[in-house]
Amino acid sequence: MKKYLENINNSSDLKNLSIEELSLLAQELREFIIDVVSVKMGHLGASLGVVELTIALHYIFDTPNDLLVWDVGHQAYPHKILTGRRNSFHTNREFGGISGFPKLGESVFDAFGTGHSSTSISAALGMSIASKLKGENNRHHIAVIGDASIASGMAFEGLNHAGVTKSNLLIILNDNEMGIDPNVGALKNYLTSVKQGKDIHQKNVFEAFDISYSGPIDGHNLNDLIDELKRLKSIKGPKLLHVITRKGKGLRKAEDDQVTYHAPGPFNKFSGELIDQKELDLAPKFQDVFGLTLVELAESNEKIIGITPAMPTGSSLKYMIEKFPDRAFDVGIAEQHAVTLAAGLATQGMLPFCAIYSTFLQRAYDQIIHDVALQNLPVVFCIDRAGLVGEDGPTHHGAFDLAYLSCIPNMIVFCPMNAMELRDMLFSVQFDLNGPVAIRYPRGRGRHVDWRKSFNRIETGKGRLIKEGKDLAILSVGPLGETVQLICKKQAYSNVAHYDMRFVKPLDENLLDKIFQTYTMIITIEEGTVKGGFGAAVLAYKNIKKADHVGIECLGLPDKFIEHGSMQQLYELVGLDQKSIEKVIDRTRINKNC
Ligand SMILES: Cc1ncc(C[n+]2csc(CCOP(=O)(O)OP(=O)(O)O)c2C)c(N)n1
Ligand SMILES: CC(=O)[C@@H](O)[C@H](O)COP(=O)(O)O
Ligand SMILES: [Mg+2]
Repeated sequence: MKKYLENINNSSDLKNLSIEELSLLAQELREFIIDVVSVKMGHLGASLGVVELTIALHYIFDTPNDLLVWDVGHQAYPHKILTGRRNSFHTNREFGGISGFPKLGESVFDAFGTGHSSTSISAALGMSIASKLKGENNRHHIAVIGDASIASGMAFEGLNHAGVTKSNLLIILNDNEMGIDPNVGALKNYLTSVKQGKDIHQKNVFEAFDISYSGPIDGHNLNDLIDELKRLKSIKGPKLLHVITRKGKGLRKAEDDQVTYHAPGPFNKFSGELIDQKELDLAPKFQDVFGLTLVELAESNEKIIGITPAMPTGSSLKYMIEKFPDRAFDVGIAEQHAVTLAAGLATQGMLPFCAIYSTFLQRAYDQIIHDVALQNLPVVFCIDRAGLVGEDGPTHHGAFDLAYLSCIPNMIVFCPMNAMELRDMLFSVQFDLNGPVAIRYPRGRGRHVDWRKSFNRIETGKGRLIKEGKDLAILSVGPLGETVQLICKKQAYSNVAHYDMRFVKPLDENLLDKIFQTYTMIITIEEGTVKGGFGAAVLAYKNIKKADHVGIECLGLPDKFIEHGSMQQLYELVGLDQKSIEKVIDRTRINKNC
């Protein structure tokens, strides 16, 4: 029986509770999060770490009139539960359910949509400037940002601006010394010195930005938090409160293994023990195929360097960091720096492999163009989580990389159909690479991997015929080709030809010429936005060749943001599941009378 939690329907209900009652509420809130996340999954550790902080913020401030922005937003479960979403929390991250991140429109308490890191200071500063211009002088604007996220360039841009405004902005630095993996970098070392009370012989770094600093205080002590927030509420201008918390607080296993419990699978809610996912027979994840293959290649090629912006575990670059710590770098949440660092290395004859999730690479677009492609530098972009990612939803789907990369001069864009092709391409880029190449692969697992099979060189810009046919040709890029293979194995589709085109750029024009000569109907399939993607490139080529007799239907992600949900639900939503593809083939054949 959750006596206190059940009576909180929104943040104003907190105001009547005593500090002792708030502390009991904190206990109930933790139990509730553990109950639900142990079964439904999602981000655990960060939310457990901010239970007291969330209660204190909603207790002291007048939300939603005061505006509260959660950086990344993966720690916002207590906020969601206390602001009217307790009863829908069991639908968290499910198709049609609430989002795993704060989302404008989901609740008036979600002042800003997040998912990508380090945006909170800029967003809250923008809100505070708007309030001032509108004469709303008593409104408070609060950004809660983690120690890993504040080290990102974007957060520093926000601090740099905030310091010269008189804006009523409160930044809460939630310092748990962790990103998803242990936090890294000089700022992390600095914050550790501050917490240890070391005399660091200089002005506090935030005060140097003209932002008044207070703390560090214990972020699990409600009394301290409430006293300090009350004090800060009456202080005008930009200010930063440094709060120390423990990621995973309240669940022993989550405190002890903070990396795993950042977003664990299902677990026993009492012991915290992970529930066996029976993974023994499964093929390896694409990320592991990348990470382990890179180590294999780096053993015989000293020029190979690995780079990840804060995702050593998620990208599996951790294997190279373990094996070659001098040649593999976790640079923190710093996608822009990661790309230009790679460019710098490449100018000196190194071969950098920059492992970045598709969605986070968006942040480094200018660096890709200006620092890498324009100078035609051999940087290998290993783009993970390309395509739909499932429950994280629209902030995290890798929907756009095919479109945003293939329009850049000098860029080669390769989509392996399976893990063996991923291995072969990682191997192949070591030879004769004169410019940048992007290799994009999805979240999750492929099919079987034969680690003993020797590498094959993949020729740039060459597609391959998988199966001959008569009626029509399907041209796929990436792992959706495996779905097409399954379809083509069915008797009803034995006349359908299948080509794995492999490269979105350069297109295999010779192969396309042959296909245009042989087929009057083509279906292109890609797991990326259809606007500006592979299908669009094939259509453009058809127009150049004036192949008017050929009809082309392009399947891919539609021109809208795709919600969160399971992969199967999302494939059905966008028409990329096996049945929907079969229907398109059937319809096309009826139209063509074949
Ligand atoms: C631009 C961007 N890069 C990478 C990520 C992936 N990511 C999500 S949470 C996280 C770590 C955040 O650490 P911190 O800000 O300290 O918050 P904590 O989880 O410790 O509460 C990372 C790297 C992201 N969300 N956005
Ligand atoms: C909040 C965030 O950005 C990450 O935790 C992200 O959810 C990780 O995604 P993967 O589970 O695909 O590594
Ligand atoms: Mg942290």
